[in-house]
Amino acid sequence: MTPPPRSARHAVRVAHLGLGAFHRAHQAWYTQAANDAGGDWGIAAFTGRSPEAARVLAAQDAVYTLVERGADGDAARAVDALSRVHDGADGDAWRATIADPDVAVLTLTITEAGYRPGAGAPARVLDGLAARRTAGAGPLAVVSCDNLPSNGDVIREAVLALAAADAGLSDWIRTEVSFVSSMVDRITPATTDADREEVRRLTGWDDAAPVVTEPFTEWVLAGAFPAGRPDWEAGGARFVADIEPFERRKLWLLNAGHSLLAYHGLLRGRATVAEAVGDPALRDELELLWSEQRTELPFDDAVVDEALAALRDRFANGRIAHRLAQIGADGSQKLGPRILDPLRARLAGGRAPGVAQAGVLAAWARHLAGSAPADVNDAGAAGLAVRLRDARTDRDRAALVLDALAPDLTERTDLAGLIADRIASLQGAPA
Ligand SMILES: NC(=O)c1ccc[n+]([C@@H]2O[C@H](COP(=O)([O-])OP(=O)(O)OC[C@H]3O[C@@H](n4cnc5c(N)ncnc54)[C@H](O)[C@@H]3O)[C@@H](O)[C@H]2O)c1
Ligand SMILES: O=P(O)(O)OC[C@@H](O)[C@@H](O)[C@H](O)[C@H](O)CO
Repeated sequence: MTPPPRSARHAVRVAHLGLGAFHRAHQAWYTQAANDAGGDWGIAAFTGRSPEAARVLAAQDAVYTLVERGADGDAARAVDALSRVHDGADGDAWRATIADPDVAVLTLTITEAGYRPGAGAPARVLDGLAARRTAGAGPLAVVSCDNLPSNGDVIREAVLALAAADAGLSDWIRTEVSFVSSMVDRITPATTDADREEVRRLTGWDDAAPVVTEPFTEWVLAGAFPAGRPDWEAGGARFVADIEPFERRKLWLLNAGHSLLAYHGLLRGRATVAEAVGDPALRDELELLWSEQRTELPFDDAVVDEALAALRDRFANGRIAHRLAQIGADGSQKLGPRILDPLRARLAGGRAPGVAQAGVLAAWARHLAGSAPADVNDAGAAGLAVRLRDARTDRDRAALVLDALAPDLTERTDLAGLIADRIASLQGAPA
């Protein structure tokens, strides 16, 4: 039996691009909470690259099982907030959806790499917005839900850059489209066959597209919704004037910690976050990084202490198999916001570069240079990996890393020296 028949098919008023696991565990879950509280907001979700998720979900009427996996057990429920799913390559359906005057919000999970110059997603957003303008369908809110600081501004700039040749369209976007930034948090690994089997055991449902996530969830948003929005507060979302402190707290503690565990952990033969934090050497390295990055956060100690206490538990949840290889993908796009930004803040405050901060950069360099090309998933670092392999000294490797991630810091000889030392010390790390 597939998941149970939907309880309702809400009118489509939200569009989404990037139908991955995280959208289903996060934004769709908040929309479900809004609908459970009396709302009427259906989502039309489009895949970003492969059509597979749309194909599989369409076969079960877009209803799927969400499993909240705590340290002590699982809780499963059916989610029917997705009213329609589409292959993202279906440009007609995309334009028709964004041009629908009932659609008030477009959410995005297109990965950090999806915002790089030349990535297709901003052009698709622009294509949809142009159709909406032509249809006279009125204003829209575009909400970025990827792990990037000021993510709403990033997508806005990318879309406006592409629209620059069309003054009328650019003006319309500036006046009618609100780009909302959001901090999103819910650890959601890619779904595995074992997850599908567990859902069958728990519920009796033969669900080809369940999603397994942690109980913890957070969504903080800043920006206007000129055409309305779901009551996402029903799921605990918060709307704030200034998103930056919340983004920093999350990127500099959780995501930075994940990147540290990914690169150091892979070098030490660990496969998941929980395995990595079970390794005392990695736990010490993680605590050192947190001590280096927390000093730059605009929160009271008590707030940071509470966030870190929660993170220690969340990372140690061995029932969530969050693969380090997944987290380690696209380091060239992720390490800037996670490590370089807080490192710059330290230096601006007159402090020395952090030893663990340098260690993450060193472990990334070793990961790029020492892994088989097939084990490195980072299109933005392909050339760097070759140069790192060819480099003669660790000092040269440190310079290459800084040149790639932080050209503004290449003159910091103390930082380059620290990274080189850490690269050298990692060469002897046990596997
Ligand atoms: N999984 C998590 O724990 C988590 C938590 C917070 C934030 N996020 C954010 O959500 C993103 C997606 O995570 P996920 O777990 O759903 O991954 P996923 O691999 O399940 O899905 C990624 C989605 O992004 C799409 N995509 C990738 N590159 C794209 C591009 N260039 N243009 C358009 N779409 C593109 C894919 O087609 C897919 O639909 C992350 O990269 C991150 O920024 C994830
Ligand atoms: O999803 P990514 O690829 O941006 O980064 C991997 C993890 O650090 C990330 O997914 C976290 O699990 C997530 O940000 C938790 O909310």
